Amino acid sequence: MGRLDGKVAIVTGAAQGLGEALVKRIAEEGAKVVGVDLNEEKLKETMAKYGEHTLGLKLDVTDENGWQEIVDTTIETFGKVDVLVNNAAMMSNKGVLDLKPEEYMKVMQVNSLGTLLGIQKSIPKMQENGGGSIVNIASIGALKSGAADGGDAAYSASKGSVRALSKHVAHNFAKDNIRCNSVYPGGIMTDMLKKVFDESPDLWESNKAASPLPNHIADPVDIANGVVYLASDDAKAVTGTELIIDNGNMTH
Ligand SMILES: NC(=O)C1=CN([C@@H]2O[C@H](COP(=O)(O)OP(=O)(O)OC[C@H]3O[C@@H](n4cnc5c(N)ncnc54)[C@H](O)[C@@H]3O)[C@@H](O)[C@H]2O)C=CC1
Ligand SMILES: CC(=O)C(C)=O
Repeated sequence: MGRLDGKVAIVTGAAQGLGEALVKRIAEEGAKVVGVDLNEEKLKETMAKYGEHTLGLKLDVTDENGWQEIVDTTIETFGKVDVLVNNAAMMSNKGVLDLKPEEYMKVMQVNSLGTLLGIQKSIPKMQENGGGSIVNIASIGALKSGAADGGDAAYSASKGSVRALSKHVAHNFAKDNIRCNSVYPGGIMTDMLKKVFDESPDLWESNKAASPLPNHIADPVDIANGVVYLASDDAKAVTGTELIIDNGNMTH
């Protein structure tokens, strides 16, 4: 018995990194998974590894019409939407004084608006279906400065908005049995973090020192396991919660 047997999930940013781990773990737990990403070629390669009950579709998460098509195709293919994981994101790698308005807006569009659009298009289908579970991937960058996000002002602000949006949705849609929770990873060993460390090598040591558990940097599966819990009926009484998975970074 899988913890997500019979469920249908949409995962954004599914081509690589944490998104790939999410597809793998959610499929292993018995759900059918629609993985979406901007990078179509990589997405097809990734989804092909996880079996016949998965589907890879190209989507720019900032595209409202594209989102509607994804939700409609999910319903046509698998019959419903039980779980939405908003995982796709980007960084600007710029601090406050260097950031141009258009760079700020781009990060906000992908990380914040992309999350809102997924929620807007999925909720009506979840309401028709008697409920659902939304999990939004934020970052400890939403909770503290000086985390491994390298002082990326737009990224931190965008993840702060994901935190607030998650609470808002949790409060307003609990009556429909729709749960909405957010997850706060510290460093995860993916391309996103490798780029941060390449650009600022000192951050490797400081992030290690700031994350006291022996692994220091999480494996993608460490985060995916938390998402599986929140997506599943094991968490049927959990909404509006903020799950930190950061090797202890937020303990100080
Ligand atoms: N890697 C880390 O240390 C941490 C990552 N996170 C969060 O975890 C999530 C996953 O990040 P990683 O796997 O590390 O990043 P990644 O950069 O390896 O993967 C991000 C994926 O999102 C896709 N994507 C980007 N913009 C998109 C768009 N407009 N539409 C559709 N897809 C798009 C990319 O093509 C890529 O496949 C993100 O929300 C990130 O903010 C949070 C804390 C730490
Ligand atoms: C990339 C990010 O969100 C980190 C490492 O906090």
